Amino acid sequence: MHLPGKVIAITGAAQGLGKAMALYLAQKGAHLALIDMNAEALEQVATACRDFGVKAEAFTANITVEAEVETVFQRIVAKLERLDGLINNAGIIRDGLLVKVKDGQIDSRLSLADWNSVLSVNLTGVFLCGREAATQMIKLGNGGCMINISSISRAGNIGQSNYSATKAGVAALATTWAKELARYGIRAAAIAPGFIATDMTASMKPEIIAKIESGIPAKRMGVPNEIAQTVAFILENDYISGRVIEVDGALRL
Ligand SMILES: NC(=O)C1=CN([C@@H]2O[C@H](COP(=O)(O)OP(=O)(O)OC[C@H]3O[C@@H](n4cnc5c(N)ncnc54)[C@H](O)[C@@H]3O)[C@@H](O)[C@H]2O)C=CC1
Ligand SMILES: CC(C)c1ccc(C(=O)O)c(O)c1O
Repeated sequence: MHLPGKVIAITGAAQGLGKAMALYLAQKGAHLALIDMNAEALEQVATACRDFGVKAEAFTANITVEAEVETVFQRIVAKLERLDGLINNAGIIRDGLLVKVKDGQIDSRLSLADWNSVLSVNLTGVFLCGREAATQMIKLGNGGCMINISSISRAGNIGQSNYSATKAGVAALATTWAKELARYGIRAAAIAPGFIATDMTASMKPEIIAKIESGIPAKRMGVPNEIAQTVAFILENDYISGRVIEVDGALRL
């Protein structure tokens, strides 16, 4: 895919990795449809993208709500007249052990609420956005590319029953969509990042950061632009489909 002039939708674009992807793709000349629940921060990202001379529109929506997702993708095509890519990036974490034992007694259990909220955003939200994006791409007839942001936690990680299940799920969705949608010229892939330094990690205690980094073979966290670069690489390379690219400084769980 030649990015200048193409329209790429990004969920969770108001901050963190989604914001970095938006700015990186704007520099490459792509027009952007930015989706998030945080309207104020999202508009600031859209403004920053426009500074690169591209079109960038903010669409406030909760990706777990079917009607909102349907409407947003209709509005994207109405406003920007194309849809060439979707980055399914929005995700949340609600970590906890399945069953926590303290002093030989059951202390706590992963709540159904925490299970459901993570599944709702990280898996159902990805399904809904993927389905609506594919629908619009097929109607427009120009093909396209969908990228799901997974995590190295997809292999299974202590304290992340809910999160790991969703990140394995979105990797499987990318493979499934690649097979189902190839006939329409639509590719699908996933990225599994390791620890990436964001505003959230910047507020962590230095000793916690040092402990995490000492366990990474590369001896540092990744930076958001390294994930954005991988997004652009997948979008631009028309023979990548159905695969998960790990970007983790060699930290495979
Ligand atoms: N930061 C990291 O080290 C890693 C992040 N990831 C994945 O990368 C993605 C982005 O992560 P970060 O940028 O760190 O997260 P973040 O928490 O900084 O940003 C997530 C964005 O998604 C939005 N969002 C959350 N729920 C939403 C919903 N229901 N509807 C619409 N928007 C919603 C939030 O408002 C926020 O702007 C996530 O899927 C995460 O699981 C994967 C591996 C490592
Ligand atoms: C355990 C993995 C690498 C991880 C770490 C941190 C975050 C985050 O802060 O959002 C993730 O989403 C992860 O997948």
